[in-house]
Formats: sequence, C-alpha cells, structure tokens
Amino acid sequence: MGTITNVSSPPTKVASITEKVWQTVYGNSWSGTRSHLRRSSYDDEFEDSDGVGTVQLMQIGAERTKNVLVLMSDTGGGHRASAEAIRDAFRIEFGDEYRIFVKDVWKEYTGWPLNDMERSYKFMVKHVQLWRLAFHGTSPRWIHSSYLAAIAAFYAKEVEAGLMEYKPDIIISVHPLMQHIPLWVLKWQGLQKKVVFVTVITDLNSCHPTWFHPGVNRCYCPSKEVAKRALCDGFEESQVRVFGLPIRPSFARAVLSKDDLRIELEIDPDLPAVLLMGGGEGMGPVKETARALGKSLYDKVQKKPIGQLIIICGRNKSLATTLESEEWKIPVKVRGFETQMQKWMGACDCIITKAGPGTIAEALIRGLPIVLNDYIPGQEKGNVPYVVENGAGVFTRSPKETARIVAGWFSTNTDELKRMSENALKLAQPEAVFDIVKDIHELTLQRGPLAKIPYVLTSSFTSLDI
Ligand SMILES: CCCCCCCC/C=C\CCCCCCCC(=O)OC[C@H](CO[C@@H]1O[C@H](CO)[C@H](O)[C@H](O)[C@H]1O)OC(=O)CCCCCCC/C=C\CCCCCCCC
Ligand SMILES: O=c1ccn([C@@H]2O[C@H](COP(=O)(O)OP(=O)(O)O)[C@@H](O)[C@H]2O)c(=O)[nH]1
Repeated sequence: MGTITNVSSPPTKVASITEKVWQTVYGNSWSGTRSHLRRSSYDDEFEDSDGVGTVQLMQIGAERTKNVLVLMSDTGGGHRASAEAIRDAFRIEFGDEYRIFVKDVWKEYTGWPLNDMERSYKFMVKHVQLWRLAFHGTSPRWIHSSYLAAIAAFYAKEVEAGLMEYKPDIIISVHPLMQHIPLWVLKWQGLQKKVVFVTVITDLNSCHPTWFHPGVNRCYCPSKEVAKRALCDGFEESQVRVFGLPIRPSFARAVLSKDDLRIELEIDPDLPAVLLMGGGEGMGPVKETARALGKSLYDKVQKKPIGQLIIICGRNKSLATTLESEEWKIPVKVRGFETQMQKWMGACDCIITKAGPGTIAEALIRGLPIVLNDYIPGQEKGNVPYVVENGAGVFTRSPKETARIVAGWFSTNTDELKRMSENALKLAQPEAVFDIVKDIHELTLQRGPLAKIPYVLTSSFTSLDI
C-alpha cells in the first residue's frame, strides 16, 4: 500500500501544488514556458471544495486510479458508440481502478480544420465522389503522414494541452485520424514510456491506412481481414490482437425478452417487425425504402398487414418529420436518435441499414438478418462482403427489392430468415469489448516504473532526458 502524505496546508493560496513542484524543479521560469497550457484538472485534484487549495493530498507509490483518455469524434455515430462501450466495460471489469474520459480533443482544443471534422465529414459523404477522392487520395502513407505532420506541428501546443488536461496513463484512439498527432506530441514530451497508447479500429474490413500507426503499443483489429492489413502495413504480430468490434455491454450482457420489449416499446406483440435505419445520421435511402415497405408488407387480398416497420432516423430530424407526416397502411413507428438501441433491435426480427460497422456488429449480436442498402465508399465498402459472404444478410441498393426480400422473409421465405439469423449469431462477438479492456489492463501492468510516477514528477525526469 502506498503512503498518503498531507503535503501542505497554506492559509492562503499563493501557488498550487503543481506550481510549487514546477518551481522547485524549474525555478520561477516554468510558468512562462508552460503558459500555453490551460489550467489543468491536476490543480483541481489538489484543491479543497472551496477551491482555495488548503488541504492537499498526494499518494506516493500507491496504486493510483489510472486515467484513460478515449479519443473520438462524432464523424458518424460509430466512434462514440465504441468509445462508450470501452468506458462501460472498464467500469464493469475494474470499477474505480480507472477513470475514463471520452473526448474529442480536436474539437475542444484545436482550430480549423481539426475542430470542424464532423461538419466537413457530413458534407463530404453527402458528395460521394468527393469523399471517394479524399479517402483514396489520402491513402498513400507519404500523403497522409506529411499532411498530419504539418497539422501536428501547427497545433502541437493545443493538442498537448488537450491531452495533458487529463493526465492520461492510457490513451485509446477509436478514430482513424487520432494516431499520428497524439503520438508525435507524446514523443515531443518524452512521454512514450509513461503513456500506453492503443488503437481500437472500428472498421470491419476496408479501413483507411491512417488507422495503422506502428508506434502504438497495441492495435485491436475487429476482424482477421483488418489484422492482415495491419501486418502488411509494418506491425509486429505482438502488437496486433483480434477480438472483434467493441459493442456497448448493454448489448452483450443484458438478457432481453422480445415479448417484454415489445410491451415496453409499445409495438404490436404479434406482427413480425423490421427495423430500418441509416447510422447515427440517418443516411442512405431510408425514405424510399420505408415507402416501399409500406406497400410490400400490406396484404391487399386479405386487407391486413403481414409485418410492421420501426424507423430510427438518428440525428436526421427532417427525415423523421417527413416520415411522421405520411399515412401508412401498416403499423409504423418513427423515432429520432435512440439511446437504447439494444432494446429496439431486441424487439425486431430483421434490420435494413447502410453498411455501418457499429450497426452491423450490434445486429449480429441480436441475431438479426441484415439487408444492407448502401455503403459509404472506402471504409464501409468491405463491410458488404463481410456480411453477405458469411450468410448473415444480403445487399441491394433498390428499395423495391429490399421491400420484396423482407416481405418474403415474413411470409414464404421464413427458412432463410432463420438461417441468416443463426449465421449472424455465429459471427457475433459480444465479448470483444471485455477482451479489449482486459488486454489493455494487462498491458498497463507490464509498464515500467516510469508509468507509476505522477505526471508532475515524470515531466521533470523526461525534461532531463533520462
Ligand atoms: C491527392 C488527393 C488529395 C485529396 C484531397 C484531400 C485533402 C484532405 C481532405 C480531407 C481529408 C480526408 C481524410 C480521409 C481519411 C479518412 C479516414 C477514414 O477512414 O475516415 C473515416 C472517418 C469517419 O468514420 C467512419 O464513419 C463511418 C460512418 O459514417 C463508419 O462508422 C466508419 O466505421 C468510420 O470509420 O472520417 C473522418 O473522420 C473524416 C473526417 C474528415 C474531415 C476532413 C476535414 C478537412 C480536412 C482535414 C482534416 C485534418 C485531417 C486530415 C487528414 C488527411 C490525411 C488522412
Ligand atoms: O438513433 C440512433 C442511431 C444510431 N445509433 C448508434 O450509432 C452507431 C452507428 O454506427 P455505424 O458504424 O453503424 O454508422 P455511422 O453512424 O458511424 O455512420 C451504432 O452504434 C448505432 O447503434 C444510436 O445509438 N442511436
């Protein structure tokens, strides 16, 4: 056990503990050299509730709560979903041992273009040719490395401030553009030996090469295909692990009965249900597909529906408004952004979606056969063969064809629905997120003594370059 030392109790706040230690190490000149840093949360930890800094406690040699910084961006909904999955799994497995921060550091600390990625991405994927050009044009390593190096140099201080705010013991990147810049900053700070840096790839197959930075301690690949790409891109086998795509524990661990869910969500208890969605942003041919299903799931002879439709529009408000105002002959529920996706998927019998990796991995866990009706060129293209070749779904861009397939599944072709559901369950990796956090924990335990020393002291060592 470590010793808890009461460091000091000054009657008035003259300087924070951080300032004192820095002054001891650097003399009075430190504040000038570090002035670009925002006031750090480190200072907060050493202040009492009045914020006057009277009681300051320092754990020396103790097993501190470790800080984990998860880097993500809301470019699509999948990165946040995976980041939150990792956060929840850390809490379930290790309780207070880790303190998790899920952050878009670029957005909070830097300037254009890093702080505007969500909007730029939305614009680019709406103009598919532009995205295709950007994705493939930046694939060669020399192009993206030099571009990112220039941005890193320009925003070094801001990124440093953003990272150091959280004094991370572990940094987890779940975004393709968040390896290079933080790794450079850690190198410049001499903190590579102190901070464990891992990448968790959230694309199932055809991912962008910016995911692969061999300077990371581990690269978690969701599939063998991605692991193969990592090895071709210069990774050592010891750096690569294949556990699956991290999905929120509420999908993996909760026991959900379809009947109960249908009561809770107020949907018809008996009619087969299809879930229609398009990722966090409600992308793809959702409107056209909904209309086609409105026709195909209505039996004109018997004058009654053979199925019901749940549409989750995500953040696409205009889509939700349009669909809500339409008249339907079958039971239809139109929803906006839902936070309990495991429940909606648990209440349905199949799903129609663009080829978003998060939605696919979640649907597999729930055993839902999948109709893929679109994909974003580049990173989502490879998800189509992943689903189709494994017999868990089909691909068609035609709304009419989609509607025909689902109507078949709900009437004459129920065997195929069942078979695909079984294949989906075989492909599912509900435990991936737990395997990932346990492996990160192991990795952290293997770190050398430098990792155990508080940041403020490490900084003084690293500045001496020992
Ligand atoms: C020689 C030809 C040059 C072409 C001109 C290009 C100029 C640079 C302009 C744009 C950069 C484009 C970056 C492409 C790399 C993308 C890597 C990638 O896979 O990104 C995917 C993510 C989105 O996440 C995905 O979402 C999916 C669903 O929507 C799905 O969930 C999937 O699993 C996810 O992985 O895309 C981004 O985050 C892209 C953000 C683009 C922002 C563009 C901002 C403007 C320019 C610069 C930003 C700084 C970084 C540029 C880095 C360039 C080098 C790669
Ligand atoms: O209303 C919604 C719509 C989507 N999602 C989640 O957003 C993620 C979407 O990720 P995906 O990779 O499928 O596509 P993206 O949104 O990144 O394009 C999945 O985890 C969905 O469950 C959600 O939580 N609520």
